Formats: sequence, C-alpha cells, structure tokens
Amino acid sequence: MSNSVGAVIVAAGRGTRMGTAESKQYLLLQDKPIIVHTLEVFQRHELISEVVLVTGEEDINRCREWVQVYKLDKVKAVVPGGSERQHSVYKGLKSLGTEWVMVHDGVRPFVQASEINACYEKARETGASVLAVPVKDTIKQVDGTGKVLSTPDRRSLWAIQTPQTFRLSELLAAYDAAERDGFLGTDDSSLAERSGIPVSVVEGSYRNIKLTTLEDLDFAEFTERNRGED
Ligand SMILES: Nc1ccn([C@@H]2O[C@H](COP(=O)(O)OP(=O)(O)OP(=O)(O)O)[C@@H](O)[C@H]2O)c(=O)n1
Ligand SMILES: C[C@](O)(CO)[C@H](O)COP(=O)(O)O
Repeated sequence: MSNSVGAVIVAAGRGTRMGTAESKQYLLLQDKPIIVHTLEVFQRHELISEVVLVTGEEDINRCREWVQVYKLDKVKAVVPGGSERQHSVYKGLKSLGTEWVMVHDGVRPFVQASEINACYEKARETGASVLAVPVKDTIKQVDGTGKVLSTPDRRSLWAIQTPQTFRLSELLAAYDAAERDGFLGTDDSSLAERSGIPVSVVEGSYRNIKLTTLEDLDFAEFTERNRGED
C-alpha cells in the first residue's frame, strides 16, 4: 500500500462538443476504442498498480468486455459516473485503494509514460502535480458583451491537462469539502487548491490533447499512426 499509485480514468461524458452519435471515448482509432488506447497507457506503466474506470451506466457492460478482451487486468473496477466530470471523479476515487491517485481523462490517449513518471515524482516532492503546457496564444479576459477587460501576462499562464496526481486521502477530503460547499470545478486541482493542497505544474507536451471537437480526430489519427513508445 505504501506509495502505491492508482489511476481513476473518467469516461462518463457524453461528448456533446464532438457531436458524433457515438460518445467520443468509444470512437475507433486505428480499429480500437479511444478509451482502450488510454487504458493501455496505464496498464503498461510499471508505477500503476490499480485502475478504476468510470463510465456511463449504459456502457459498463461493453467496457467490462474490453477489459477482458484487451487484457487490462489492472482495471479493478468499472463504475458508473455522474452528471458532471467532478461527480464521476468522486465516484472513482471512492473505489480506489492506493496511497496516490492519478486522475486522467479517458479522452487523452496520448499521454506519455515519461510524463506519468514526471507527474508522480513532482507530486512526491511537492504534494500534488498537474501536467500542463505554457499557453501559445495571447489570452484576454472578455466580458459578456465582447469587450476586452484585460490581457494577463502570458508567462504565468498554463493550459492544464491530466494526469493530476494527489495523495488519495487528501484528494478525497478535498472532494468531500467541495460537495459540502456546493463547489463545482472543471479540474481536480481546483478542488485541491481550495483545500490548501500545494499543487505544482509539470511541463508536458502539446500532443496530450483532450479530444473535444471534430478536428481533434484528424490530429488523433495522425498522432496514432506515428506513435512511438517512450
Ligand atoms: N459527467 C461526466 C463528464 C465528463 N466526464 C469525462 O471527463 C473527461 C473530460 O470531459 P470532456 O472532454 O468535457 O467530456 P464530455 O463531457 O464528454 O464532453 P462535452 O463537454 O463536449 O459534452 C472525458 O473523458 C469525459 O468522459 C465524465 O467522466 N463524466
Ligand atoms: C480536467 C481538464 O481536462 C483539464 O484541462 C479539463 O478541465 C476538463 O474540462 P471539461 O470541461 O470537462 O472539458
């Protein structure tokens, strides 16, 4: 148990921005569902001892079948998610039994093994970590009418990805507090931050995109065809 590392892979979303009939995590990439590509990265990684997969209630059976077919024996549980990502993560966390947890989006299949190592090392060193990349564009804060309000200094802006790595007990406490306070965040770190957990960024790669809209699928096809093991 000491310093054991588990992963919660969330895949209970509907993929409305992708707009496909099939939920994006189940679309095929080189003949294999995207969620399987993601699970395989964690299955292969020597740090990871246990994986919890969170899916839609109606997808549990097919996901359990893929766990068998693709020999994903680190997947210890496939559990139903909730209406928001945060609710899905919370359910996954409650089914995990490791000291550390990496929360990862099921639709980020291009995370590298070396990035998982770097995230874990940073979390051990500083308390918690998130994989991230410096923003490439200039970012502006804009009001509801389209009026530009400010231009934050880009040097302090990072686009946040997953995995996000925490001590499981600390993240669960942060999730309990968020539920109590009715706080809804778009990532796990925002819940940890408000609980006073120090979180550090680990610089990752622009390839670790979250497959969100249709044009991301072209990138995914290209990247999967040219993927090498790191
Ligand atoms: N209720 C939810 C919502 C999202 N997710 C998961 O969280 C990850 C990131 O979410 P996002 O890309 O926003 O996925 P969707 O919610 O499916 O997309 P959309 O917002 O376009 O509907 C995805 O792997 C998604 O399946 C989840 O497990 N449960
Ligand atoms: C967690 C996340 O992937 C970090 O970029 C992101 O915040 C998820 O947000 P979404 O609203 O579910 O796309």
